[in-house]
Amino acid sequence: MSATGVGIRFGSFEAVRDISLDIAAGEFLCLLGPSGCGKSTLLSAMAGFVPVAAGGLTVDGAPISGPDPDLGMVFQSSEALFDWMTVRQNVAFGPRMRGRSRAERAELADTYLGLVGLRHCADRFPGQLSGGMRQRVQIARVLANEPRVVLMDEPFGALDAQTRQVMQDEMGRIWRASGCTVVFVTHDIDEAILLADRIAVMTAGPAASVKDVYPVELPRPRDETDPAAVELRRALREDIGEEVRKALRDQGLDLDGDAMTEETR
Ligand SMILES: Nc1ncnc2c1ncn2[C@@H]1O[C@H](COP(=O)(O)OP(=O)(O)OP(=O)(O)O)[C@@H](O)[C@H]1O
Repeated sequence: MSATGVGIRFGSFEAVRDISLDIAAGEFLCLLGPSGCGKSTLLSAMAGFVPVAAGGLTVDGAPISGPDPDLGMVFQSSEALFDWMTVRQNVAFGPRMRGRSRAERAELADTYLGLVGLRHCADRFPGQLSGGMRQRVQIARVLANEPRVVLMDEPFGALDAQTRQVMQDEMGRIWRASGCTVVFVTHDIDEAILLADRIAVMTAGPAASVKDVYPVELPRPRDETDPAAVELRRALREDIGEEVRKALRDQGLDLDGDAMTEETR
């Protein structure tokens, strides 16, 4: 997945400007940045949901011109699931739309429900599952399309702290098993350090761009107490804190002391 000089506008509002990123096949890239900077907007453009006003986005050299099963999107809210379908039917939906046979659909659903640890819930309905389980179903449903790129917009943002931690651990395993390229939006620095190969930090909007890209050269599974992780966390906090302060100043706030939000702390 490549972004070259990408600019995105909503009418006269310039949300992002001149974003260039090369994401290698199989890479896990986290997009981190102050609230409202344009992370979701960039991700939506990568999914083909939002058109770019300048530059271009490609996957394996082919331009992204609209939604495509090769570009799977996992949303923060599991409301994206079809409540009237069983878990198995939800996961088999994409393959069904693409004309896969009944046997292939059953196998895909079985494989990906197994990967997210939910084979035993295949006949339940989404409403009968916990928030964490519903997010697993969303991930399985996207993976069942066997996409090249999985785009995740704060997928664990609505989960309680314990479930979130389990899902973060599981995500690393699922990503390695699927071999997909992942672009993962988060405002959680620790989550990014735990998961990413590289972390792209965005500037505060409007006209947000990529400020810095940090490689995460830490062995997996990651140890948050590793001195290199502690140092990276400090550097990211400082980088994002600067952007948050800038955004607040632009909004006319007079800042005395630390203006970081709870989210970026
Ligand atoms: N459909 C839209 N129409 C107009 N403006 C929009 C639209 N979608 C997003 N924006 C604006 O674009 C900017 C970036 O929003 P976006 O949701 O991408 O930020 P974000 O970094 O994902 O924020 P958060 O971390 O709070 O989710 C914001 O100023 C937002 O108000």
